[in-house]
Amino acid sequence: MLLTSIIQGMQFDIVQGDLNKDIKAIAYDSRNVTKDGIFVAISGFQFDGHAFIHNAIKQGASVIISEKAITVDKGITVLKVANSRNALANVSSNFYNNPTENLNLIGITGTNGKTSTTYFVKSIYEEARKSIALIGTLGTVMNNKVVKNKNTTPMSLDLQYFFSEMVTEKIDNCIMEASSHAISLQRVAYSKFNTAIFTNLSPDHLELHKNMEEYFGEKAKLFKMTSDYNIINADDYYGQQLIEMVKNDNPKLITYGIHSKADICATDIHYAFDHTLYTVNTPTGSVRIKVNLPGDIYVLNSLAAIACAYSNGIPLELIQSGINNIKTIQGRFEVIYEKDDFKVIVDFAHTEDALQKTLSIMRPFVKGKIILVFGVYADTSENGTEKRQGMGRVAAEFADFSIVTLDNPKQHNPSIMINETTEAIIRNNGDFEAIPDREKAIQHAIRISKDNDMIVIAGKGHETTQIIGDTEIPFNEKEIILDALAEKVSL
Ligand SMILES: CC(=O)N[C@H]1[C@@H](OP(=O)(O)OP(=O)(O)OC[C@H]2O[C@@H](n3ccc(=O)[nH]c3=O)[C@H](O)[C@@H]2O)O[C@H](CO)[C@@H](O)[C@@H]1O[C@H](C)C(=O)N[C@@H](C)C(=O)N[C@H](CCC(=O)O)C(=O)O
Ligand SMILES: Nc1ncnc2c1ncn2[C@@H]1O[C@H](COP(=O)(O)OP(=O)(O)OP(=O)(O)O)[C@@H](O)[C@H]1O
Repeated sequence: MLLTSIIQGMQFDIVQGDLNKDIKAIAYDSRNVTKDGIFVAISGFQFDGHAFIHNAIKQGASVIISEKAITVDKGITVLKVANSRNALANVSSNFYNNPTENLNLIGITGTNGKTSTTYFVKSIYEEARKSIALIGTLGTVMNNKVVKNKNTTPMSLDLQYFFSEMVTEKIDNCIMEASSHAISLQRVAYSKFNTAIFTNLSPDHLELHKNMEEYFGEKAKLFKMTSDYNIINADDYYGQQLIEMVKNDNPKLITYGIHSKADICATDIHYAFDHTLYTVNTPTGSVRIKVNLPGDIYVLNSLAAIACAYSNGIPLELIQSGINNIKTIQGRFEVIYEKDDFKVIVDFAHTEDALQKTLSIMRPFVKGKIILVFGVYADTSENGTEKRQGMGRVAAEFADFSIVTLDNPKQHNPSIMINETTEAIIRNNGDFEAIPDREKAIQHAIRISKDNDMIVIAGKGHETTQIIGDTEIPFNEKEIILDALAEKVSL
């Protein structure tokens, strides 16, 4: 494709070189540059992409898009831009022929509940025989093939590639998680969203966003990128703020909720350990829904999916069976073992709000004790300390006994991570033990458990690795649990 076509819409200064070049590929990582490619240099959190420009040229780059002044051979075209991440999204969309113009693109954002909602949406669309792809934490799913993603929301270049594959494969719809990082770091820029869904907002990722207002501001941007529908949780405090912000915009506002007045709402809710029954009420009718996951959080997540399918014209009886078809979601309230009242559950709760809600949902179904195994994944900044204190408080108040361990400690000091959490448990009169080695922590929980107890292993959910320092080591909680249970039985 000609460079002039690829840079359509981009604001830039020509530093040097020719714009009439044929371009074969784009890369934002020097190691992936190929002959006649564009290299977009990004100033990152860990590295400065500008430091790799000479490597990129050696690999075959004929065009450099840069935020900084650089000196390179005269034959190389250099375009200077204000924001390389935005420029990358712009050229990637053009390079792949603006694929989102040919997709019904649904974006979902919020602190918790995105992954399960995407799976509900996908299942309803499949029930309605509509082709749909999914992009999110569990990977990119297209025609039942799953590709693992490095991030919940991939980089713009990779994202636009996936979209173009969907168009090639004649997939009409795509449901994707749009994380606040992705919105903030321009990964979803130049994607045309038909619908956006907001689940909820509670403290998380404050290492990037600094405070809740900034975090909310990033999420809110998605709702200014839509053409058709903005679907918002009316029960959420920030959801209400978002409703005020977009209620007079062109895209139709659809609200959902349990407790607040909403377009799509749930009534007559009956709770069980392994499912919830409720009536969903829409402007044109009601139907009974069975969601095979427990508690209000999955009522809300399924309502979000229903609101999306309903506004896109899918009949209620297909919505009903679509939701019921989801039996489990990897790492989301996943029952790994149960025998009568004894249960071992793995859940991805990794925020204060998610942990509190998950433990509260379980309480009515526990005859013995709730034994919680958890760590807190957050850096050692002030915001990280707050997260550890918050999750420590929740553990003290909502579990009977906690085993505090590590959750992807990366390069952070394990003692600080453990101590700040246990201090909060002590302050809130909780009962605990600290075992930094996560495998030993899980084994210990199983060893000390009694017949009526529920063991909850929170934080890693579907993940199968643990990141310690710079090393990612295999870590399969399911296997560890089953081995520990087998050992306990044989003792
Ligand atoms: C903080 C953050 O978001 N970092 C993301 C970001 O990294 P970065 O831009 O800082 O990149 P960097 O590693 O400093 O490198 C800078 C540039 O130099 C380039 N480079 C580097 C080395 C080299 O030899 N040559 C070269 O060209 C890199 O490709 C890059 O373009 O861009 C990378 C893609 O290139 C992401 O993979 C990386 O995500 C890291 C792994 C991460 O942990 N991100 C998390 C915080 C995140 O994004 N999470 C959200 C939310 C999840 C949720 O829902 O809770 C997500 O969407 O996943
Ligand atoms: N609506 C909700 N409100 C609060 N907590 C929730 C909600 N839905 C799910 N959770 C909790 O959050 C955890 C993560 O859920 P889910 O994976 O759906 O969220 P997510 O938004 O995709 O998170 P991430 O982007 O980090 O993967 C669940 O395991 C559960 O403990």
